[in-house]
Amino acid sequence: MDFQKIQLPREIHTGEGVIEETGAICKDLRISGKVLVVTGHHTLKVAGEKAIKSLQDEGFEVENITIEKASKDAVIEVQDGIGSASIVLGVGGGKVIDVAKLASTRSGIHFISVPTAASHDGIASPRASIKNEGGSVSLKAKPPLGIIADTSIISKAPFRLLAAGCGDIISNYTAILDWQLSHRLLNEYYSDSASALSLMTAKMTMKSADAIKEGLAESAGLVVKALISSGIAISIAGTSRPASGSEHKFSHALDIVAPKPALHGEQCGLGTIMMMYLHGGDWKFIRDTLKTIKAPTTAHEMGIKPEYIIEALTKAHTIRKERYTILGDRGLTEESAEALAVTTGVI
Ligand SMILES: NC(=O)C1=CN([C@@H]2O[C@H](COP(=O)(O)OP(=O)(O)OC[C@H]3O[C@@H](n4cnc5c(N)ncnc54)[C@H](OP(=O)(O)O)[C@@H]3O)[C@@H](O)[C@H]2O)C=CC1
Ligand SMILES: O=C(CO)COP(=O)(O)O
Ligand SMILES: [Zn+2]
Repeated sequence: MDFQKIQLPREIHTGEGVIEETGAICKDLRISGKVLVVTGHHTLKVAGEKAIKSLQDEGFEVENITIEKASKDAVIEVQDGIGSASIVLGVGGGKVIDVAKLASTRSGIHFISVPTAASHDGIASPRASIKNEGGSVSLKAKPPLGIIADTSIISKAPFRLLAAGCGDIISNYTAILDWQLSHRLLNEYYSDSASALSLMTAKMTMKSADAIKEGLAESAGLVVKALISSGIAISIAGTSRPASGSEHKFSHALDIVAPKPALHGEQCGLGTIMMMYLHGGDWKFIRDTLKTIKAPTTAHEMGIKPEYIIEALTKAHTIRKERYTILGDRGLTEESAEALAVTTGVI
């Protein structure tokens, strides 16, 4: 018998000031005892302290660990810090959420995702990207029990993070094309429902591109809900396929070759322009939509030298080889990589 299990978040709370309800939400979820709050250095100040106070006001004992990187060591540090805690809260960007998610999964306890930026679709996903010497690995984890997304906090985060989140969402277009290609060529498992949710999320968000503005809680709400929806598509698929294809391989390769990579979502957005060109699709629509959102569409705007873009393009097919995409098994030659980046205006 071929059983399939889909695990999804139980409660999703969004809105301005909802972080003040953290303690009450945890009580409602029947959580008791000690809570471990994982934050980054910035996110402790902008959100972590508010979440901690709300938990303490409701009588929870709270401990805090601040991490710097989404590394194996950080995961071990959080696992060691869990002790008798009954739940882990990850209050921060993608790296904090990934570390808190994986450490809680490995310790067999629940996790609540408290995003401080709408910059990535790991907010609700059952995956954790952990960096090591050779790049990053995407590991299976439990999806969060709950999500508390305070749109007031998210709207005050640097706008670059929100624009990056839109890049992670627009990636769904090429990710789905890659998945369909692999399904047709290699009979890879494919989920119509996960694919439909992922595409609908990308289409609805891009239709609202004009409304995505700096400092607005409504814009933050729109993007964070789309990112949650993308994460749910990943849960339904049981793989990151609906939200990660050749454009993500390019971003992962750039993380390895560029001395100072840009944000995950920014790199994925740029990758989507180029991979859509390779798919023969409307790459100009992708570029123009990213421009409307004020997300970077060139290497220069991302602060990355052209040679790293070309190198990442030639290496992208070597990342997660089992995931077949438009890059094929042989990838791009240096000449075709350069031509691709020049034609699409990326370099
Ligand atoms: N698991 C999954 O399915 C997915 C995982 N990812 C992963 O997520 C990561 C990318 O996430 P991203 O959020 O872009 O990067 P980071 O988590 O590295 O955050 C970027 C920076 O933004 C800061 N920050 C976050 N929120 C605020 C705020 N409200 N105000 C001020 N500063 C803030 C962080 O501060 P601080 O220093 O405090 O942390 C950090 O310095 C990558 O590691 C990527 O691989 C991406 C997509 C999916
Ligand atoms: O970033 C992701 C989806 O947006 C996760 O993708 P990976 O599985 O490639 O790490
Ligand atoms: Zn991504």
